[in-house]
Amino acid sequence: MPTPALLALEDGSVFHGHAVGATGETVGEVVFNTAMTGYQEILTDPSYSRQIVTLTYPHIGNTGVNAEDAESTAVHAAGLIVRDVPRRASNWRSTESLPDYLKRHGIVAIAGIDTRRLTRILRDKGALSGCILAGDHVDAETALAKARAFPGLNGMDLAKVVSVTAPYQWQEGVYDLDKTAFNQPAKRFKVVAYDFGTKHNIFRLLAEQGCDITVVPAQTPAADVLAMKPDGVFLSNGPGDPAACDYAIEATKALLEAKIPLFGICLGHQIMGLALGAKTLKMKFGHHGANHPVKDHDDGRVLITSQNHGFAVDPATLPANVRVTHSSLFDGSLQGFALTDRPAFCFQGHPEASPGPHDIGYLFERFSKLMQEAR
Ligand SMILES: NC(=O)CC[C@H](N)C(=O)O
Repeated sequence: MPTPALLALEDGSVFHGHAVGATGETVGEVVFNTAMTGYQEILTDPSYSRQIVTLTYPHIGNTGVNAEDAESTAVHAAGLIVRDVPRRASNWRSTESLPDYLKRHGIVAIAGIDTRRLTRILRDKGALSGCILAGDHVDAETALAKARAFPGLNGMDLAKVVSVTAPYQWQEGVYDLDKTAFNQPAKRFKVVAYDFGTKHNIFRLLAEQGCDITVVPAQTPAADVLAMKPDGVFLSNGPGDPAACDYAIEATKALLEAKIPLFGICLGHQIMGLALGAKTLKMKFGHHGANHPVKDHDDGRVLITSQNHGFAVDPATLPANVRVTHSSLFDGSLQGFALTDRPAFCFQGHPEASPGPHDIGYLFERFSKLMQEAR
């Protein structure tokens, strides 16, 4: 007999299913991700901290899990909701099944529910607070009360919570496409990377561009970073509300002032916007998937991109020295901008993919060109 589990949303919806991870309880903001692959990268993306993820693709776990696909050293998603986990995982790289992995990391997860109905609720009402209870004696009233007690992500500063506590040097090179060998490209640039909850593939792709990367904690003052005399500074992705990260906004203001080459991804893009005096807003249900079309305004190309954000920079609030470089073709929202008087640019989606397509990987090259030109 499978262990019972239930999911309750703050709007009163209750779904009954069975446990496929740890037993116990979890609360968070429930979001849907439409990627068909990459469940392990999603679970280990620190940007999902305090979020319970439901995957719209119905069969999750088919290829098991392996050590190389983790995007950080922990599982950060607060919980997982899926339609169905196949009884057997099969892939030459698999070392463990998804349920065993979830149990080992203490992640509460539910399967056997109608994830299409759940996604329609989230699409109509927007992201909702939710609670999963998994165990032999779960009840809907308790789950509802716990879901309603979760305050939502507005105002929540999580970047400093998931960040490293001390600086370190990134050692890994970059995998070849088949993930059979590591390449260690020659180091051409000294880069300091702010860890707001970064994904490892970002550092691998920076390393591919010849970056020697020193990773620093989220609250590192800009003066300490500039004292390291880097060729460029990277602002990472990360969880929570960007407007709550006052330390990062202050540091980015100083880095912009210093005219050092700057590249921001996702939360890093939002922080750059805030440092320039723009405003961020909470989106209805955000962008979470691996097939989002984005337009590059420089050449008109449409790029298929990986996305994971629930906040966005309001383009109407950007100052005059900003040029919009990318927009979402789903809803017209801002996807990227560059400064006209500083060597700084950023992107809202995930050019490092993992999971997702590589269309917009050229941004890593753009950063190395910027550092080259600034010399
Ligand atoms: N992936 C990210 O960096 C997410 C940024 C921010 N936490 C958001 O939800 O919009």
